[in-house]
Amino acid sequence: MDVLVVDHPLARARLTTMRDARTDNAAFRAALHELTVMLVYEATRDLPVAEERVHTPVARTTGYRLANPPLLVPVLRAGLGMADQAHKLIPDAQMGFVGLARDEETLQPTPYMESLPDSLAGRPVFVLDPMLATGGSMAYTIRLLTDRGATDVTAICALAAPEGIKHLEESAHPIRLVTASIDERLNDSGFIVPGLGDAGDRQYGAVH
Ligand SMILES: O=P(O)(O)OC[C@H]1O[C@H](OP(=O)(O)OP(=O)(O)O)[C@H](O)[C@@H]1O
Ligand SMILES: O=c1cc[nH]c(=O)[nH]1
Ligand SMILES: [Mg+2]
Repeated sequence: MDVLVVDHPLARARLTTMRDARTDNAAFRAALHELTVMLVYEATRDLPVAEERVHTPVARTTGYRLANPPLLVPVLRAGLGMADQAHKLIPDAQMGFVGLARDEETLQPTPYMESLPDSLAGRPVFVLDPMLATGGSMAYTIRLLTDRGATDVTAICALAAPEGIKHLEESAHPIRLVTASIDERLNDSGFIVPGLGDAGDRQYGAVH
């Protein structure tokens, strides 16, 4: 699997704010927004462009736009905190939604929402979720996408655990990962160490 770690100093600084247990919900959301811009910027670096003529106030020249904008798919809840920023960078992208909650005992994803185009053949997809822990939620989401014909999927995650990367590699789906950090490991509760805690709770407050 192709893994890109965006370890730019500004990305590291935003991630540090997110990791800090003293960071409140509003500051956490702000740091995730800014980190998302950096991750999406790098994730789009090699996308094909189409040329178009543009008239500047001075002359005609060649302009560029994304030839085939990706479908953006935030995984609720935590991925919602990446959706608007990704959309601002790629305004002509369509957006789909997947809602998953990880069972705290089994660590398996429990689906509660799915809103995706019927066919994804020939369409690149960017899945937005800050956390890749066991990889169960991402693997579930990728299966929904490949079942619809997607063959070009990029997972964009603030943090990834080695266990989650291994899970995705073993699933043999066509996928690329863009992340700001590969952390050490998972703890016995399935949380990323050192991590940042529960990315949904840190943005929106605890539900349990
Ligand atoms: O790799 P995994 O072990 O599957 O864990 C990762 C998932 O856990 C978090 O969501 P959570 O289930 O906590 O839901 P939330 O976004 O509503 O908090 C996170 O946003 C991922 O979707
Ligand atoms: O550390 C973790 C693991 C899964 N989900 C989170 O939000 N945080
Ligand atoms: Mg959560």
